Amino acid sequence: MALELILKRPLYVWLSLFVAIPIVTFIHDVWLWLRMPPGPTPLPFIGNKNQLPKTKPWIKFQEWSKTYGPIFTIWIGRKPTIVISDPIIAAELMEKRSTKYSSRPRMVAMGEILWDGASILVQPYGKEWSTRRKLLHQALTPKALTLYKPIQTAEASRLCYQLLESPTNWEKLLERFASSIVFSVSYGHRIDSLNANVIHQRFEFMQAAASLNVPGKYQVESFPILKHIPDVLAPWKADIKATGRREAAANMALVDVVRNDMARATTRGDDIPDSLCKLLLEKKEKEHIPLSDRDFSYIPASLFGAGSDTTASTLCTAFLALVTHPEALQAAHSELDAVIGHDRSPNFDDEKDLPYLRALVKEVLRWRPVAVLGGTPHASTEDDRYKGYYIPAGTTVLGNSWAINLNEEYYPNPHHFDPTRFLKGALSDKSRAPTALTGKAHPAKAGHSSFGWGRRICPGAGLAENSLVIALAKILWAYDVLPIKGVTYDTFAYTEGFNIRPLKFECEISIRSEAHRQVLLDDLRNAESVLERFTPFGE
Ligand code: HEM
Repeated sequence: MALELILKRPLYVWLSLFVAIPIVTFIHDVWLWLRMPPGPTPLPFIGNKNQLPKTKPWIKFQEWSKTYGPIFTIWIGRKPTIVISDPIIAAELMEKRSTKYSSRPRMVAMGEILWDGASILVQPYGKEWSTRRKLLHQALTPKALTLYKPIQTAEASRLCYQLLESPTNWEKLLERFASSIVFSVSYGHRIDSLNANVIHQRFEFMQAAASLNVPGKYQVESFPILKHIPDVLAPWKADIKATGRREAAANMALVDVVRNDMARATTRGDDIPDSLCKLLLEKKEKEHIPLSDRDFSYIPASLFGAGSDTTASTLCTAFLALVTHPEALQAAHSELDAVIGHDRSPNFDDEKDLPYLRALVKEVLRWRPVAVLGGTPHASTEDDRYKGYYIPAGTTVLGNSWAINLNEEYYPNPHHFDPTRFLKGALSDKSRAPTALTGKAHPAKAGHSSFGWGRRICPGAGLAENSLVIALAKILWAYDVLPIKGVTYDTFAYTEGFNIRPLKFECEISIRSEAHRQVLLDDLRNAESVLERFTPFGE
């Protein structure tokens, strides 16, 4: 009856509505544009879509920050994204006001159809997310991190030995090192070769997820209601779900590997290593964990996507920094020679006595932040006001780590790789009396923004830093990492994507002396006893 009445309206009513709805929407949008932080002028309904760069958006965003200020708005269609280029503003919003800025933008194809809400990376802020986050934290506390140090040390020793044998293959060796640590920490099994089946499987899943995250590819991102279409009428959705089921089955099979290991440890007294999955399974036996087996299996599985490529790419950046800034290599050698000598290689106990090395790790993370746009974006969940600007709930928030870490107000001469910026004296000078020479103090203790912010800050930061410290300590102690004569290196030649890595380059990695070589051989022998506890995943 009501429908009949509506349909019987004269044509002029329909025509007026047809004109009025876009006009009212447009006025509403302009009103919002004027109240939000300024940015490049958007067009009605499409926003800044046509102005967005096809490649390396972080560079364009950095340029726009010089025109529109350290917090500006871009519009993807009618959806606002604020982009932040200053560490203090990033901390004020995403840390001090973290109750409002800790969600993720809705990613329907990836987060809801593929993963069915199981993966912490894209989960909205709320109970489901905090359950997973707390579990991850418990397995990554400073105390838990000490459990993983022996395998990190052993893998670093093996990496150094492999560099002796195959120095030109350094990039693949760094990748194997990072993957093996992530798998050993997650499941107590190492990766001996990048041809291991689990590695192929993980790459397949990561590529499948990345292929869903292409703006404009799926209408469901603009019209989420489409996710309710039955699978038979939406083959695209059935395909995504099938991949999701394969990934879930693979994740659960990995948990079963650890469950079986633990059962053998109980029945046969097998000595199995501590791992994040084992710690969580032990916890699950003692107390109720409100997650299905499928959802539980995504917790250890999330480590590979989040922690392997990021760590390997950061090590590649360290090599690029060293070949282009030989004075940093020399300074690291001087410190290592003075503190460690030539009769043994450094280990975690030496870290406290190696301030330059610790500063070098921080500078690598700052200089070319791997998660160049802050990893996965944040999203706000409540309306807010900041410096007189209105920021509505549902705004996407991008911390442009590139612009923040290379902001000359905080890091004078920002593209110069200079670990001394992070030495104690330099940091206290900055905090006491900032000048154009020292730059302003960064608000976070880390001194850079490469691990993100607030409640969503990278939970694996401590683990990643330990991997970087031990790998770089041993490599720099043992090797010269040098430019190849006649080659020009471009420190801006990086890949595209969410995580960046230097484009392929060659360098010369040569052992510093026969004494160093002998120590590496001894180290490998000592590492074997640790490595053999972590049975490798097969090819
Ligand atoms: C150099 C290495 C790494 C870098 C630069 C890095 C950086 C980041 C960044 C920028 C974020 C987003 C933070 C935010 O939203 O504010 C993030 C999130 C995350 N990282 Fe890392 N990460 C690294 C290694 C790791 C490792 C080794 C692990 C595993 C233990 C890990 C696990 C995670 C997880 C699970 C999240 C999602 C957290 C959430 O959404 O609540 N990351 N990481």
